Amino acid sequence: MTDTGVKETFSFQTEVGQLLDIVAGSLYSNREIFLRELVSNASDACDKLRYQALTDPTLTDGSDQFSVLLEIDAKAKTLSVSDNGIGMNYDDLLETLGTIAKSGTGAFLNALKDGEKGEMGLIGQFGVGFYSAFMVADKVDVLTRKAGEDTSWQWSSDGKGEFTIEPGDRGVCGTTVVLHLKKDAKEFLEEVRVRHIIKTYSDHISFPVMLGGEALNSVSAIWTRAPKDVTEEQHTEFYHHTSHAFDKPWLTLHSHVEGAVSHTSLLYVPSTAPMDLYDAERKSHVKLYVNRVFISENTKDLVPAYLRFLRGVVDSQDLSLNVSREMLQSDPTLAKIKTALSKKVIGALKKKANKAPDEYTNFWENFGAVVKEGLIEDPGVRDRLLEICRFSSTIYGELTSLADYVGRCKDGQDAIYYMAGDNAKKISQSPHLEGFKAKGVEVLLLADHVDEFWLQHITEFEGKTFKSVTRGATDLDKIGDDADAADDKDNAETPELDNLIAAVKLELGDLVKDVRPSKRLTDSPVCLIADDGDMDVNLERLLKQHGQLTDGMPRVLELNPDHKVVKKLAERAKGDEASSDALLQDAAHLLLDQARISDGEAPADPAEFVRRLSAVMDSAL
Ligand SMILES: Nc1ncnc2c1ncn2[C@@H]1O[C@H](COP(=O)(O)OP(=O)(O)OP(=O)(O)O)[C@@H](O)[C@H]1O
Repeated sequence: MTDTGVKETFSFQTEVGQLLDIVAGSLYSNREIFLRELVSNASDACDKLRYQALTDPTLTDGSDQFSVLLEIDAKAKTLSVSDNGIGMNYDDLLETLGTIAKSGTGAFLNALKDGEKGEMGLIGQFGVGFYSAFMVADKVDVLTRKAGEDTSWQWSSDGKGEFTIEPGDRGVCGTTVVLHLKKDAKEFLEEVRVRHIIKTYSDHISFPVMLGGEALNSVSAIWTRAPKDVTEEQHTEFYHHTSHAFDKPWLTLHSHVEGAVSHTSLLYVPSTAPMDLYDAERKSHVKLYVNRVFISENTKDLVPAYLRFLRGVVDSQDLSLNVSREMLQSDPTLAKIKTALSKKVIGALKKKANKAPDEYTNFWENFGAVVKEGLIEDPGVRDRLLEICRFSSTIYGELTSLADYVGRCKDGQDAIYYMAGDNAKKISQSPHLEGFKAKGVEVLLLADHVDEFWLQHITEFEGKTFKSVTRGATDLDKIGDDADAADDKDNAETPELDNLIAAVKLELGDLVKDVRPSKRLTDSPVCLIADDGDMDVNLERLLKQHGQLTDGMPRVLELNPDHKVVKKLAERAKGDEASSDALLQDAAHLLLDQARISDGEAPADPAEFVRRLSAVMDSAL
């Protein structure tokens, strides 16, 4: 983009226009949060410049005295927020103050779409960044100069659809936001009021926030304070500032570690899932500081990807300040911090899981699928992670741990049974579970995609192997008190069924791998299973969905010998003409299609399915 050197007028992006209409046209109680947003931006700008000055000290003329300056001009009725941070150039202004690129604002608009338009409390909850200035100002000027550049700029807008950019005359780098206060916002010209707002929302800012020659905040980075000296409110405000989120932290972990690698960490587990949780980049959002100097927001290898929901900061003086962000990432000291942090977080989660299971359930619903990625990625913490994993199950009403599942295992049960699929409710209604339910054998219902993948790496827990109920023989007869009786039943001859099985096999040919009597069905006539050693049904489905597999392998069709339809078909299959019995032939295909449908699949050939169904109905009616 180029600049012309004269005043230019631009229109706001449509979404910004909508947002400004809402922001400017409404009255609500907590509009004071505009100051939190502007001070937060000013502090971020100082952090950014301090980092860049590490490699180019000329940017700040060697000074590291950063501050945020508030000025009240009662006569002009303006309140201004200045910083000597990174500043913005022409392109930055155009890109950032005219569009919506920021998480807070996007979340706010989404929430408005879903909920009540009149719910103005939402603004306080989400924060809308810079644009919140228009809650109190009918005109906003931004005077800014980017560090290392010669030109300065003035951005101005009355928040009514357009903004202008023209060359400015700011001598030093940084930004001043001047708010021309609305008639009904004169309270923000009062020092006492402003002082109170800063104390309430911005005390954690690590640069001095000055008004009338005096710092209004504590000016010590919150994480450097003793954990007992930080209140819950201060944590919440800092969490909002550092994570750009507006929920409350569910768990706060604040500690100073001295030793081989000294570091301080202040980590938060959010109470709601951040929107980028499942983004392909799986970015970490814990900020890295070296000796209180901000280094990077998304340092790879500071926290593992399976803990990417964490927010907060890590500060260590044992890392070198003089290396680039990229080099830091392969620093062995960083790797040690990462290991220590992972163990600390997992330990804290375990404690919570034991002490506050209800809260933990909520955590698990938000982040469990992410935590389970660690089972695949970090063999070093696998056992610890398995302890904090929770699962839905067919018997236990709430989420269960593996240890508790094992504690409830029946006599003779040497496997942890599970069924994987798209969602727990759908899985819980699957025919594959009938025999297990009838015998009271608990089955874990695994509904996250990641489940199929960690199960490739972990085969047992406390000596019991993980076994899918949709794969191989069930072993159900060996479990429970009636194990011996079941053995007898098992050995009983079923000659009629043998004929039917032979007829169905002949008719279905390559469409199935085998046809067998089932021990896992009680109510349904049929189901499809993966043979021992074959890929599990759900894994195959997932791979197909992701284009990594085109053709599935043929499955084993199981028939329920006790089902009315199967019995009648068996009766019919006794005769010599079974192989040329059109109804039996149609029925064989219909049984296969039924099994597919109950797995959530389409019939193999929908047109043939309809024809066969009509033929069978016709002969029945
Ligand atoms: N004082 C400032 N100095 C330098 N850049 C600024 C300043 N204020 C705003 N900006 C730029 O404008 C962008 C938009 O700011 P805005 O407050 O709307 O969103 P944000 O702070 O990035 O995110 P969020 O609103 O989610 O907290 C910032 O990301 C930053 O690039």
